[in-house]
Amino acid sequence: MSQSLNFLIPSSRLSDTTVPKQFPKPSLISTFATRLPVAKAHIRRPIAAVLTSDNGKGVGGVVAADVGSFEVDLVTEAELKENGFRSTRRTKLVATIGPATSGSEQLEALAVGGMNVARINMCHGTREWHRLVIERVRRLNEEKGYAVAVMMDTEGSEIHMGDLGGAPSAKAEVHSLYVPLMRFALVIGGKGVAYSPDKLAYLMDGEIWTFSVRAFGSPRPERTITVNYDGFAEDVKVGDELLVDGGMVRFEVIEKIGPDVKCLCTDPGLLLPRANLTFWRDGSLVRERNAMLPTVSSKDWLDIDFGIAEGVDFIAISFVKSAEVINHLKSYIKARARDSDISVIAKIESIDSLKNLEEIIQASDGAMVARGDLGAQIPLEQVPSAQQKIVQLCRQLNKPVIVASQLLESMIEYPTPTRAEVADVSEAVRQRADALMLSGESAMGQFPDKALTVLRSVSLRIERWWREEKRHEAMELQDIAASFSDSISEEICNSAAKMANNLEVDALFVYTKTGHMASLLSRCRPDCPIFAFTTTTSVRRRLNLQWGLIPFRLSCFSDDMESNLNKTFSLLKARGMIKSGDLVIAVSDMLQSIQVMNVP
Ligand SMILES: Nc1ncnc2c1ncn2[C@@H]1O[C@H](COP(=O)(O)OP(=O)(O)OP(=O)(O)O)[C@@H](O)[C@H]1O
Ligand SMILES: CC(=O)C(=O)O
Ligand SMILES: [K+]
Ligand SMILES: [Mg+2]
Repeated sequence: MSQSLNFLIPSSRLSDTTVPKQFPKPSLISTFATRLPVAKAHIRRPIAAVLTSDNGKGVGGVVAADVGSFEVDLVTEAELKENGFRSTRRTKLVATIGPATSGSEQLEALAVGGMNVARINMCHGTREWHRLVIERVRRLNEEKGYAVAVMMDTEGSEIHMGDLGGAPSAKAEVHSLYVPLMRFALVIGGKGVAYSPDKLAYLMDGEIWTFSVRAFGSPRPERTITVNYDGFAEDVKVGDELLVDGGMVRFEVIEKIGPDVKCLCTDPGLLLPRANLTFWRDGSLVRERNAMLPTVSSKDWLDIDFGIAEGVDFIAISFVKSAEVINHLKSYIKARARDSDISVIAKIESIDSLKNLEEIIQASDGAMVARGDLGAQIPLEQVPSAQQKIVQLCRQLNKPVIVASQLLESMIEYPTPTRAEVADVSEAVRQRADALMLSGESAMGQFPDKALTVLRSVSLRIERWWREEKRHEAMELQDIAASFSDSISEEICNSAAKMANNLEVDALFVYTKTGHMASLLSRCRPDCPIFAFTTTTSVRRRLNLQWGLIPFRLSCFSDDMESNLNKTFSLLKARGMIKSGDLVIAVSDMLQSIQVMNVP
């Protein structure tokens, strides 16, 4: 049986760019109260007729030969078959690829483990190395049927240290962290991508190091670190506190000699190459001329060209300060690659990005809560509330959001997470962020697969728990549509998601050309999974980052919903991914309707 609710709007109305006064946007309740009587006249039952005809012929003249084909990734297919709709994972997983995971076998292990997006960080490694990683991911997708998207993360131009060159390593007084990292460095040693032991330094209390903006030949003077920011020596003052990676190592500035700044190590720890530097005066972060540094450096522009040429799916921009840079980059991408479909993700990791949060997120295609650098710029105790705010704002504005950094930091060294880390992951899942990200855990840790497994199992468990308890706070979603036609789509999705929860349907189906209707459904965070059917590979990969969406690529679909449904039901049934009797709600961006039906 099928029932449908159609919105019969003259097509001239759909092209309106503004919401006209005579068509007030109905609230969820009034959609049903005022529109249902109109729609009732159009309740149809043709789907059942189409789908119960066993000879493959439907009322729309759809025959079996016209069924076409679809692509869904191997891992999702296996999960659906094994556990059914209800228990598919809604939270998406991003893994940073580094020396520990760049081989095809390791990449495949991550794909099997549920990695939806592979992230490459242009702070590290060479372009050739990254190209190889992208090629391997693409090959796995093509040959083995995965659908892993690729995200390129720019370096950004905040202040950081250079490579450590010939920095001495303090092998005698090893810190507990030093041993596994050393071992790892020895195992993975390779050009440009890995740290060799002499490129790590463990600092001792009371040591004096020189931070310099000079360029050195090799060998570099002992205990010297280069800084990428020319204004550094001028901007710091004697007495300032210098923090490496938000406090992993601390120094006090004791003397300035031209381009060199002598610093006393006050809090010892491990120095990693290219670590981020911040300096503090009287307890506040100092942002002198570095606040004027461009968000996208000249090296970043070359990396962006590289990303466009390699056809990455997402470009994440580090240290975004305003919406302007996002708009600039988006027009640059459009001009460089007309038919490219690259999403721009704004990394929220600076004070400026928090100040201009709404306009930045509005301009972007998604955001990342980059807690590593964010925690070096604002007091640590403010990071959790900033995270919650960013996650909620992204959902309001319908942009996917990734929670990143130190989720399972201890798993760089140990095979199990701390209980506190599990609680942190749970909180991000409970906030219903679109995605969680692994950094060092997968890039250079000893247990990348195990870390991914922890993210997957914690996500599944917490999602189920909150669904069963029905304790998710219902978020009042603001209207975001820019046109009348968009308003209809938004209302349809809000209503369909609500119906799906109330009727406890097994799945929502959405047929979407651009992915927009799929993301509007995802924004509602319904109890059931959302099967998103699209015809483009790039849209399908992009949807991989969004909460609850299971993206499928159909070889084709038409404006005729009955034929689409007919086709998909046969394909999914043939693959054992749905069965007769499953209750489904379908919407599409071709036809403004909501259809409720049992799979015949
Ligand atoms: N391509 C790579 N080659 C070598 N090491 C890498 C690579 N990618 C990541 N790493 C290692 O993994 C660590 C964590 O990765 P991540 O991408 O979070 O970088 P990050 O430098 O800490 O921060 P950010 O994301 O702010 O640039 C890095 O500090 C580095 O040690
Ligand atoms: C991911 C990132 O850039 C950070 O946490 O700083
Ligand atoms: K980066
Ligand atoms: Mg960062």
